[in-house]
Amino acid sequence: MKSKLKEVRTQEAVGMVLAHDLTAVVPGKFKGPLFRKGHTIREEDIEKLLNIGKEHIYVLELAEGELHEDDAAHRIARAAMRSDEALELTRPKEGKVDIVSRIDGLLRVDVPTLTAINRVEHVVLSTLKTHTPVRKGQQVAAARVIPLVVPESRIKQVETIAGRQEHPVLEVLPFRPHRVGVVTTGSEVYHGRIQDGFGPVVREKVEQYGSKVIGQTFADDDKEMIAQQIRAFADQGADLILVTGGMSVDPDDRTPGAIADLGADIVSYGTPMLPGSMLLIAYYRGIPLMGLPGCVLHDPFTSFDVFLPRILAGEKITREDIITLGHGGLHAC
Ligand SMILES: Nc1nc2c(c(=O)[nH]1)N[C@H]1C(S)=C(S)[C@@H](COP(=O)(O)OP(=O)(O)OC[C@H]3O[C@@H](n4cnc5c(N)ncnc54)[C@H](O)[C@@H]3O)O[C@H]1N2
Ligand code: MOO
Repeated sequence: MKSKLKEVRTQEAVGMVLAHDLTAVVPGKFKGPLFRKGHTIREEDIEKLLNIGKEHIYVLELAEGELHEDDAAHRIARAAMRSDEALELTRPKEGKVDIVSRIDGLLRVDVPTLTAINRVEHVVLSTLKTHTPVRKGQQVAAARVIPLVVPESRIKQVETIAGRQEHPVLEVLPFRPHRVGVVTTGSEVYHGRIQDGFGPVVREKVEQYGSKVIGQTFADDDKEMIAQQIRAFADQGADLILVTGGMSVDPDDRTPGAIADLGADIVSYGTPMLPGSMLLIAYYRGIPLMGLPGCVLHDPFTSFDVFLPRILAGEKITREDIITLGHGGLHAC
C-alpha cells in the first residue's frame, strides 16, 4: 500500500479519510470511538471533532491508483446492478454498500459471473439466492472490500467481468399480473364428500404476487372432463392454468394423463424437490400449466412456491431449471 499519513487542520478535512479511530470520552457516560479509521469526514463532523479537542487530525492520503473502501464498494455495487431501475444503492456504511430492490419482483443473479467477481482478491459481493421473490425496500445484495484501501486495478477488473455479459449480474424482474384459472380434480371434492381446500391456498399465493384467480372449476377423476376444463380456461384467455390433485400413482390420479392427452408440451412431470416432487410443468398453447400435487395443500413451501414467482415474473421454465433443483431440494417432507 502506497497511501501515507498526513496532518491537516480539522476545518480543511472534509472529504478526507481518517487514518485511525478517534476516541471521545463523556465522563461517567461514554468512552469509545467517535469516528472509526477509514471514515470519510463530512461537514457535520467538524463541530464534533473540535468538541473533543481535535484541531488537527491525521488523514490518509491515497496514492495514485488507490481507492478508499467506500468508493470501491460503491463501484462494485454499481458494476453488478448497472442501471437497472428496479435497484438502488445505499450510502456506504462501515465500508459496505447495500443494494435494495425498489419493486416487488423476482431477483435474478448471474451466479457464474458473481463467482468470478468474488474470485478477485479482497472483493466481496454477497447476494440473496437467485430467483428469490423480493419486496420493495428489501436488501438483495451487499458489496465491500476487505482492506481500507485497495488498488483501483482490482475494481476495474470487477467492472470488466461484470460488463462482459449481456445482462447485469443482479436484476429484479417485476411480477406481471396474470389471469389464473384453477381446475380442481378429485371425486371426493367433485361429489361434495369433502370441502375444497386448494382454492383458498392457491388464491392467496397467486394474489401475493399481484395476480388474480379468474375462476375455479371442479372435475371428477376423469381425463376428458379435466382436459375440457383446461381448454375452457385457455379459451377464456387465462395466462396461467393450475390443475390441483390427482398427480400421483393411484388409478384415480388422472391429471398427468389429461394434460398429455391435450397435447401440451410437457417440460417435466416430477421435480427433484421434496415436498412437491409430483409437480408437473407444461405449456399448453403457449400458456404455462402446472399440475399441483396434494402436498401443496398442507406444506407451506413446495416446488410450486419455487416456480410460481418465476412464471409470474415472465420466465419460461426449462427442464434444466427443474433438474438442478435436486441439490438443496430436500426440505421438510
Ligand atoms: N406409492 C406412491 N404413493 C405416493 C407417491 C408416489 O410416488 N408413489 N407420491 C406421493 C406424493 S409426493 C404426493 S404429493 C401425494 C399426493 O399426490 P396427489 O396429487 O395424487 O394427491 P391426491 O391423491 O389427489 O390427494 C391427496 C389427499 O389430499 C386430499 N385432497 C386433494 N384435493 C383436495 C382438495 N381440493 N381439497 C381438499 N382435500 C383435497 C385428498 O382427499 C387426499 O386425502 O401422493 C404420495 N403418494
Ligand atoms: O409431490 Mo409430494 O410433495 O413430494 O409429497
